[in-house]
Amino acid sequence: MEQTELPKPETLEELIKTLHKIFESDSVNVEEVQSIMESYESKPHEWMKYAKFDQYRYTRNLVDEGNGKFNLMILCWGEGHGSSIHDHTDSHCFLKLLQGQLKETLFDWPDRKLQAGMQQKSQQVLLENQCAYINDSLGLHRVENVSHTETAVSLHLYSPPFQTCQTFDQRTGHHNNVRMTFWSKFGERTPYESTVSQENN
Ligand SMILES: N[C@@H](CS(=O)O)C(=O)O
Ligand SMILES: [Fe+2]
Repeated sequence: MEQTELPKPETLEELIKTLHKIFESDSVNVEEVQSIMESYESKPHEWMKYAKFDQYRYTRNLVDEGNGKFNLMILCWGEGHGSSIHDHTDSHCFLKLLQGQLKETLFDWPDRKLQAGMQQKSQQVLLENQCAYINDSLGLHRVENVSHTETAVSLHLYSPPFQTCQTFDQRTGHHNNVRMTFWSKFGERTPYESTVSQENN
């Protein structure tokens, strides 16, 4: 079916409204979501209230629950922070840079029989405003802020939303199931009890 062109979102709020519209439909057009997310030009004052950093690891900050269809969140990466190799629990994952740069390394799923280490498949550096996409059929990834002097902030959309993922040991290919939690929700710091086991980093 022919798709009508969506206007470029001028603000984060407009982007969120457009995403709600797109996800009303049952079938997601990956290129459309990627291009709409890329077309939003990051303005720090619009997302500042969600950008909460931790000294030791990257934080996940919930921005919008997408009417149950998707989760939109802002991830804050301190200098040298990175995720472990992980999957995305059969969801779509869109990752847009709001500030700084992130290095994304792709891996194939490990072969259960081989019990061998995991070789990296490709690498790319994501620049401000770029939007990358991954799902489990494309493979696994690790994301890192390799800068020693700059922080990074990224906007992630996951559809459908998920709360657990698998992380992988690069040397053995062994995996663990981990629960993913939010450092803050809608700009408010999450109470301590629900943040104790954020282990994907
Ligand atoms: N998928 C990771 C972030 S990233 O490394 O893509 C998460 O949601 O925590
Ligand atoms: Fe990821």
